[in-house]
Parts: sequence; C-alpha cells; structure tokens
Amino acid sequence: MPVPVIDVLKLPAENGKLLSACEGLGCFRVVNHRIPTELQREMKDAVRSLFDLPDAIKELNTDVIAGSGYVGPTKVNPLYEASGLYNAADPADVDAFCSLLHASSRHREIIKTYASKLHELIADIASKLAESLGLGDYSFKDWPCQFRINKYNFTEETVGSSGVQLHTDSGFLTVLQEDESVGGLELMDRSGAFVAVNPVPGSFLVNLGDVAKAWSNGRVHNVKHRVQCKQPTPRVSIALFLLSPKDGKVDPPHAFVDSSHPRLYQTFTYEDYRKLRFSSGSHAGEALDLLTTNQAPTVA
Ligand SMILES: O=C(O)CCC(=O)C(=O)O
Ligand SMILES: [Fe+2]
Repeated sequence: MPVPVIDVLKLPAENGKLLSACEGLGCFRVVNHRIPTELQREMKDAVRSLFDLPDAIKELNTDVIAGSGYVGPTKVNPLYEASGLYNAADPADVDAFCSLLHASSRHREIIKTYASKLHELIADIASKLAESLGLGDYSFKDWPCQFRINKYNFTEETVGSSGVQLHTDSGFLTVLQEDESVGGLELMDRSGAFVAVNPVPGSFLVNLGDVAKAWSNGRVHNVKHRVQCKQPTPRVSIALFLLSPKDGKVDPPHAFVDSSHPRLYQTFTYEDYRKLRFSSGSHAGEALDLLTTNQAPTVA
C-alpha cells in the first residue's frame, strides 16, 4: 500500500482521503504545506552540525521528560542517537536548547524559525484531522510539541541491521522531515507487512500515535514503524511530536462516544502512559490494551 499523499491546499474538499489515510495506514505524506524547501535544507545542515559536536557537549542536553534530551547509542539501538527539546511551541525551550549546544547565531535563527513554523504546521494538520472526523474548530495550539533530531550512524558494516526498533509513537501526531536521500523507514500495514517508505524531498511524513488512537476512541490507527539500515550512509531525520492535551489528560471528545461507539479506553495522562510503556516494555502500542475500559484502572 503506497503512502497516501495529502495536498493541504485541497482540504477540506479531500477530507475523505485524509480520514481514510488516518483510519487505514495511520500515515500520510503532506505536500503544499507552505514550509520553504530552503528552510528544510538549512535546518538539515544545522542538525548535522549539532550531531558533530563532541559527546560532552551533546550530553549537556538532559531530559525534561523521558527521551526529550540527548540519547546516545544503546544496546537495543546501537546505531541511533537523538537529541531534542520538550516543547517546540515554547520559544524559551528552543532558546535554551540552542544555548546549551552553543548554536551559532545563524543556526539559532534557523532552528527558531523552523520550530515555530513546524509547530504551526503540526497544529494545523491536527485541526484538519479533527475536522475530517467531524470536529470543526478544534485547536491543538496549546498541546506540548516535542522536537527531536535523529541520526543513524550507518556504515558498510551495518547494512542489513536495525536503525531503530519497531515502535509506535506514543503521542498524538508526528511530523517527520525525512533524510532527503537515505531511506530505511518501514511502516507496518494493517496486514502486518512492512512497507518501505521512499523519501520525497520537500514533503513531510505524518504518522499517528497511541494518544490519537485513544483520543479518537479507536477510530484512527497508530502505525507501527521501524528504521532499517539499507545504505552505508549516515541518515538524519527531524521530528515534531504533538503529544497530548496541555493538562496531559487523554479523553475522547463527546462526539466520538455514543451507544454504538462505547468508550474504549480509560482516561489517562500522557505522563502515566509513558511510564506504563516503559515499565511494561511495550513500545509498539500494546500498553494501550492495558487501559481499555473493561479492566481495573492501571494508572491513576
Ligand atoms: O527517522 C525516521 O525516519 C523515523 C524516526 C522515528 O520513528 C521517531 O523519531 O519516532
Ligand atoms: Fe517513530
């Protein structure tokens, strides 16, 4: 199944196409998103230089929530490193990240512009998704929005091995700027087969996470995905994750619950859900099954 392409300028006329992408694969590509290609290119250059910093500097970026700061290679993902910040919607967070990593004034300007424009884009895509589900005027602007840069240290020796293990994203919605030339991302389709995603420079890839599945009362799909090393070339990607409502509480809007669509999941907070994912060792959405309404409450 190819990844559906959503032309932002054709919404809301093509809401049906957006909805079936969310209900089916749980992933789509956006074009005509108004983010300048030049900014995407400049941001990629800035990100590459942040990864070239000495480890001692990269490690100064400690977590605000689990996984928001620098993550070096681990046993499970030995080729992968990442860095980021908790909330791209907060200019102070973006500034603090740039200061910690001694970003040049040029890089600071690029990173700040990118974070602000991408935050606007992700909130806009989320509102369009809500609209396609029948909720007009639903704003996601105050939802925290994690920002992460990913690097995969791929070489001749690592071709065929895993870049990042199979997972779902735990939040609501992810917007990804792929590496423009190095592929390796694979989505799992509804039959359980892996679909390789070939990069399309200039576009963004959007995928839905666990919070989207719970918030939509099971309507949209939290796509499982992984990164494989297929080429002996380092790979860099940039992700924004719209996480959960500002107060952290995940509840479906009333419009999604009625007698023919009984409520599927208990109310939970994003923070508790992240803890449950870690403590249960389930990174591919299985932790949601522990929160269905037909069991005793697992999280407060
Ligand atoms: O690098 C990629 O293509 C995917 C990254 C990813 O899945 C993530 O950051 O959650
Ligand atoms: Fe992911």
